[in-house]
Amino acid sequence: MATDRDIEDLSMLGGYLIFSILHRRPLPKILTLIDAGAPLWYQDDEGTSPLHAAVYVENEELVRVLIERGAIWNAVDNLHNTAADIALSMNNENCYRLIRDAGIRSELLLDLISSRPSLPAAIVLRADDDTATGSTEVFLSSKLHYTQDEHGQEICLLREGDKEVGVMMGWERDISEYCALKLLCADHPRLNDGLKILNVGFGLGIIDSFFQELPTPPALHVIIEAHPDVQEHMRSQGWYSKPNVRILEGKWQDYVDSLALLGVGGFDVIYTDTFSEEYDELHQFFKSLPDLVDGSGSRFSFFNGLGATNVLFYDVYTNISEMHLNDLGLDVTWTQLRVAPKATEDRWGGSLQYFSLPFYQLPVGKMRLA
Ligand SMILES: C[S@@+](CC[C@H](N)C(=O)[O-])C[C@H]1O[C@@H](n2cnc3c(N)ncnc32)[C@H](O)[C@@H]1O
Repeated sequence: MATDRDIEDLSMLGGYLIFSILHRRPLPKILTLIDAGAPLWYQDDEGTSPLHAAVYVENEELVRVLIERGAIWNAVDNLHNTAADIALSMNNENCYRLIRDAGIRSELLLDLISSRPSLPAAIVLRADDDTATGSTEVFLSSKLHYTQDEHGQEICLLREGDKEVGVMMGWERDISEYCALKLLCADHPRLNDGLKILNVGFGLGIIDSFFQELPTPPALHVIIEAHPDVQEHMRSQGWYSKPNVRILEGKWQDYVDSLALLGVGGFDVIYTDTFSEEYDELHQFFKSLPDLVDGSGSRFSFFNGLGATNVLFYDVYTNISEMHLNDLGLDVTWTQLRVAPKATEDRWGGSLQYFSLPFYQLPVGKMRLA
């Protein structure tokens, strides 16, 4: 067990490493310090890590070496900036890419490890989150309420402690409209026959309403919704009696391998936007796509909101999801939409801000021709 003295020594070495990097000491000297045990995970009083320091002095070679030696790609300083954020602010694309790619590798590795039940759980460095925003079970037993934002748009909120968290907010309407009407359906080869559509997560029913407004209404419109309060809302809005709409109550995990879904044949369009699920779950959903689609021509999209409070994290998830979809036989195109609020707009109304980037990367995956 480390003694106070050990920790003092490590802190001193870590501090000296950061000092040496910021003072542009030659690489062999820096390497000697690392070999002597100077910790790459050390962060000084301002939260600066050796990786942040290497970016500050724009030493691309050192950034590469630190990453190879195990520097932490996603450590944030006291202002919540990762080393990659610093690189972006300095317009240093090479340093940014080195760190972003380290993030992608590390997340892919974690994903691989967590998919191998034979490996000890302790290896998986994911914290358990037992709040309603991090655990589906807690979310599903939490009370939701539907209300209106300052523009009179319907929103769905969840109370968590003394905070309000938006489950679905009105600002996503434009994204949903563009995604559903323009990218997923407008030029779909089977549009005039009536599409077979699967949507996971009803929320406010924004995207489902756009699907219902197609010039030829869907031949089949399946909605999987897990939360009882949302199901109640859907009932009060008449969704259970709409023609060709089939509502599956429960989690998508309960249905992906079931006859209720696989028995209706392949879908032309699939969309998913859930809540309180991490990338692991989204990846699991991706894996079920080949069984759910109607072969080539089918289209898939998802609400791309993971990591959306930080450019680096958003970039990492966007890249990983593209790689995983490619592996499953889908080609992905990305449409960048500007989503920054107007200066006078209060988009969140005091609720927790879960998307703070000015751009949204909208994915559309198309099954590759066999
Ligand atoms: C962000 S909202 C979806 C908003 C929707 N796209 C719209 O246009 O209004 C997320 C929805 O997914 C539901 N949900 C969360 N986890 C789920 C799961 N595992 N299976 C099915 N639905 C889930 C939530 O209850 C919520 O209604």
